[in-house]
Amino acid sequence: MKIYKFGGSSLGSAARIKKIAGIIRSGLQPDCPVVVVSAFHRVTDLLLEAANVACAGREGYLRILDDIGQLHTTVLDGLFSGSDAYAGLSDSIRTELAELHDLLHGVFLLRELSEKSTALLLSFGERLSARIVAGYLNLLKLPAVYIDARDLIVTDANYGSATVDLEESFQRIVNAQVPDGVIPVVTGYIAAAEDGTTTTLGRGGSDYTASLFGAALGAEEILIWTDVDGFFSADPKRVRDARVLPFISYAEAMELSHAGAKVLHPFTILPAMKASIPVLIKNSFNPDAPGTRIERELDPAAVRQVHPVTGLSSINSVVLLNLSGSGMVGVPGIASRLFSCLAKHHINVIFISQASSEQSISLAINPAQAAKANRILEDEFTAEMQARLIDPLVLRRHLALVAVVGNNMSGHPGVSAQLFETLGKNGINVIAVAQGANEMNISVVIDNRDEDKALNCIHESFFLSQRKVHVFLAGTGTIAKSLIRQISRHRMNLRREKDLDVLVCGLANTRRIAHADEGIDLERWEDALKPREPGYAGIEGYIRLIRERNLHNTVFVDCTASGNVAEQYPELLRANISVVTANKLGMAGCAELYEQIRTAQRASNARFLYETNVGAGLPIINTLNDLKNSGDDIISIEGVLSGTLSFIFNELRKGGRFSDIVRMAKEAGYTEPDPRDDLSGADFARKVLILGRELGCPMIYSDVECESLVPEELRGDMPVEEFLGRLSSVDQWYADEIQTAGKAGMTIAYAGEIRDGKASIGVKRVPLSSPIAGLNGSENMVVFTTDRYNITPLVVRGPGAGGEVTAGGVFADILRIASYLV
Ligand SMILES: NC(=O)C1=CN([C@@H]2O[C@H](COP(=O)(O)OP(=O)(O)OC[C@H]3O[C@@H](n4cnc5c(N)ncnc54)[C@H](O)[C@@H]3O)[C@@H](O)[C@H]2O)C=CC1
Ligand SMILES: N[C@@H](CC=O)C(=O)O
Repeated sequence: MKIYKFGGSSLGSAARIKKIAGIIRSGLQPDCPVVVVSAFHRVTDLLLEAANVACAGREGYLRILDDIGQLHTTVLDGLFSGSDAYAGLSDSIRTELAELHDLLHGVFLLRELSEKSTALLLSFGERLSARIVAGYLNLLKLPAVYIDARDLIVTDANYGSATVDLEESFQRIVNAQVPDGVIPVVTGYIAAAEDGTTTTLGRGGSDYTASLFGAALGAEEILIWTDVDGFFSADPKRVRDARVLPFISYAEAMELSHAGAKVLHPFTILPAMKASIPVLIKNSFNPDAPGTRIERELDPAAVRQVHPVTGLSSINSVVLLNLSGSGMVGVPGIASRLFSCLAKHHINVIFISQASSEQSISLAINPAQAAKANRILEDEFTAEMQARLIDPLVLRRHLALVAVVGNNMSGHPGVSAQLFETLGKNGINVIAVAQGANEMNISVVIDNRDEDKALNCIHESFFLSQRKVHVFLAGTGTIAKSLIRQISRHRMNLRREKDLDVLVCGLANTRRIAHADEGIDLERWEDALKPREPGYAGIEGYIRLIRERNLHNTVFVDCTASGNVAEQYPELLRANISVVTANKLGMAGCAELYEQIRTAQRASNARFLYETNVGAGLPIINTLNDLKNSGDDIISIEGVLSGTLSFIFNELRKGGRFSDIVRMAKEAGYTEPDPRDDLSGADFARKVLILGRELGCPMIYSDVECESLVPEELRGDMPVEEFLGRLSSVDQWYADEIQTAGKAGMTIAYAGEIRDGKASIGVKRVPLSSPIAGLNGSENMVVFTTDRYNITPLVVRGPGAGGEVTAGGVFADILRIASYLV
């Protein structure tokens, strides 16, 4: 015989009840199942609301009562209209509703609502649903009988979440007289105390009812029919990639359901486990799905359990209560008094943590019981508090508890290390920790604003789902466009080959903004950009949005040329948000900003990468750091570090006109947004400054001796177009210079050097045979002369500007951060 339990989600409309009747019909052989039902969808909440409204002396409870009546009448009409059974059933429903009305009226008059009367009021949900389901099965000629569980399940008088007298209840269940071939339809959730008054088994307690009936009757299986395909590796409403677990052990199910997995009432497993009855979680909307099987011993081959963690669950709201004081150290009995006092007042302790210093004990409890707990514990420890042996209690609210659960965690080193590393890298502060000696549950208490973030990063970290990085991009210009194209093209490969999903979740330019937690459609990203909403103006507004989204593995990518954006790096890093930047105004910013970035970087768990600041996609900063970190001495750095200027001089040598070539460089995406930043030498100087700072020289921008190519007469304020138009005035000068130098076997180039802590850049005459004279297009060249690379210096050469190569460098930095984060 099997037990079928149907939750409220599987009931609540005529169509749904017809569907479950089909499931019951197909389960009739070899024996009739015992059917346990919850109240219809939403009804328990409505009953509770009606009770509270009545207790507050508001007549609104009558409207809620009408809604409850209407909901059941609609179902009744949908199932029975036109049938002989209609009148009888409708009478019994009316009688129940009339009793409910009287009780609520009593609460309204008395303005008093005890746990005892609440339990009685809530019992109507199951009483109504079980009558309707039993009646409908009879209508289908599937003989069924309504069973009020209050006659069979005996509990103590803790009305809101009663403790079951197992022995007495089992005996009554076994002795209940139900003729063969008749389906008992049992009210879930409700029971009765010894004196016959109504109690409840706690929210979701119908699962427990099913398990009690299963254990008492020695059922073959207990099937919990719900609206999801099974037990998920995490709450699918919080973790998009959570997946159904085909098998889990009783112990895992208990750990997960106690820590908040709402698919199963926490007490359900124990009776089933003691009687070795498998529990199946099935979807009544998708009965063919295999669901989750919960059993004692799992076949390792079937489970394919290669990862230590099976699943995660969380409790969204807990209060952490901290009892501490020097007078607790080495004093036996403090813990005993603490827990006895809470138990005496029916306060359930969800989580306990005490360090070996014995100075403090932390407990997590339900927020609804926090005030009471505070009061009774202050009474209990008054003497010690007055003697200052114990400090005043500290209550921390707005916290969540996250539990990481798995049979295979036991004896598997590194699980907790991985857990804490993952949380740390995502900037999630762990407030308290507990792990039992069975090693199959590590619970952490964190700020509840971080709950979703924690669940998602832990889920990915333990390979329960594909790893993700969430990119928020600032700037939608040349580099950003190439980057978006590259991510869009390469995303599938990364998912397939690296098990990594790069999601662009935010885009912003000076005027518009777009965001989507699940990733913006990169084929149509321009359509997604919308004017900024109030409160999200400027880069500050964009960062507020990023912080509000609070996604795990977030990377901020700066593809602007804005100093204002660069000024945000310290704040981003302090918020543990990693930064990738092509914008040089941070690392080449004023000494104060540079220091702030470095300080924030040192204190942060997030990463800060800026390889494209020098030489675009060329590995210049990484190479320099590798040399330095491995103990080489850098004697000098020389070369051409402006793609634009390199292009201009390479084209001049071929005979082009200076002003035309500058335009070509701009059109090719080599120049800065304003080409005067290149021609003035400013962009080159910033790169030299960045390299100087990497070498450890405390340089500022004005320390770089810099020769400008912007003609004197064009140095005033003017639009870019006007500037480019007037640039032809110097064309002849450059043509003459090239020619004169050429006569001496030389040419001109714009190059720079750092040596002995001094940096300079400018136009230089170089032999035609020199490597600099042999550069092509926008090529950069950096020559590192070091202790190790002395006779033959180390040369990095290649295109040093342009959308594609720069975006490629930015993309590579994002992937470097991804491999650190996930
Ligand atoms: N072009 C190249 O070859 C290389 C460029 N870079 C750097 O990449 C950065 C971007 O260059 P491009 O794409 O060529 O510039 P761009 O002018 O094409 O794009 C800049 C974008 O930034 C946006 N923006 C400016 N201020 C902003 C703010 N406060 N908030 C949000 N968005 C803002 C603009 O609306 C625009 O969409 C620059 O810092 C540049 O120095 C670095 C290496 C090579
Ligand atoms: N405008 C820059 C682009 C790279 O930083 C250059 O020309 O090198």
